[in-house]
Amino acid sequence: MLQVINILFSYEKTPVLKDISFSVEAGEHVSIIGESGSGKSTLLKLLYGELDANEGQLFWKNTEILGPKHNLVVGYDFMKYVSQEFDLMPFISVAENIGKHLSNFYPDEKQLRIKELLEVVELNDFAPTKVKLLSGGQKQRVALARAIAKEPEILLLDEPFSHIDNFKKQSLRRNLFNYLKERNIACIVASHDKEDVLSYSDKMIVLNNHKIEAINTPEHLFKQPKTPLIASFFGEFNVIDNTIVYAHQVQLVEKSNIKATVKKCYFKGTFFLIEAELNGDLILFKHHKEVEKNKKVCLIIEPQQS
Ligand SMILES: Nc1ncnc2c1ncn2[C@@H]1O[C@H](COP(=O)(O)OP(=O)(O)OP(=O)(O)O)[C@@H](O)[C@H]1O
Repeated sequence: MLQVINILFSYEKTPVLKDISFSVEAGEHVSIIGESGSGKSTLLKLLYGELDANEGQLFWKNTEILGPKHNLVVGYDFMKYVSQEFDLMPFISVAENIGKHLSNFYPDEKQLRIKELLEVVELNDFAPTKVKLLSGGQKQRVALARAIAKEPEILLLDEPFSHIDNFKKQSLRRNLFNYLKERNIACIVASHDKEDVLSYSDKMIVLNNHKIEAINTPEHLFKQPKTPLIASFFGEFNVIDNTIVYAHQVQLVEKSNIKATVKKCYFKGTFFLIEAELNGDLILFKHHKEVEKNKKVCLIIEPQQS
């Protein structure tokens, strides 16, 4: 189990992280979300022992995680970290990079393991390709495979799919997170993308204003977003009478007392996002077809499903 106890950290004078406490069970998947600059990467670096906390302690089981002030070599065998930089060896092949830390003692087993990992990140066809010839997204997949090669007990991922195109992203997420769950590997993911979180995280940590604003399941935070920041992570929303109302809760109907005037329509694939004026404010709602500009419409607000 990972225990994060009252961490305080600053690069310079102003703290980047304050009063950070949470725990992660073996095999549990946790995501860290927050605006750009809220300290997600910094928190991962502290968890990895790449930075020294000013105050507080970190433990994985009974081992205290210590930063560079106390450790000559950063990192621990039970933990792997994939940063936004990847840190690969450009002049050797994809397969060699993935197998870099695997023992050469059983070469057949090593080759089988590399093949299995290539399948997880869907890079089988690139096994002999030199890493310097790969795209950013392909490099990111090599870094992910290399991080899980020796099956860490806990994996730290910083925006793990940020360079990967939408075609690949969906299947890669399923492959990777299912692989980690099957092997009971705990995982902490810093992400801006709700798709990384909703289906795969057991728990979500929201960072705001240097602190933890909320910790709960993605389902709970989605259904009961306490702040606009939390709601904005999940989608378009309105604040009506001090209540957060997602765009999907507002419905266009034949008759109602809520009357608005349509201002803009945005095509979103399976629906249109419509911006309308309601009592001098703008309101967003979803509708299955386009609605012409300046049309007067009637709306109802559905309660959020519990
Ligand atoms: N090496 C550094 N020295 C000084 N300040 C830093 C350093 N690295 C990050 N910071 C500052 O610390 C704060 C948190 O940065 P961090 O990279 O952890 O945020 P983040 O939430 O991961 O952002 P993003 O989502 O954009 O990756 C920011 O204000 C950033 O400018």
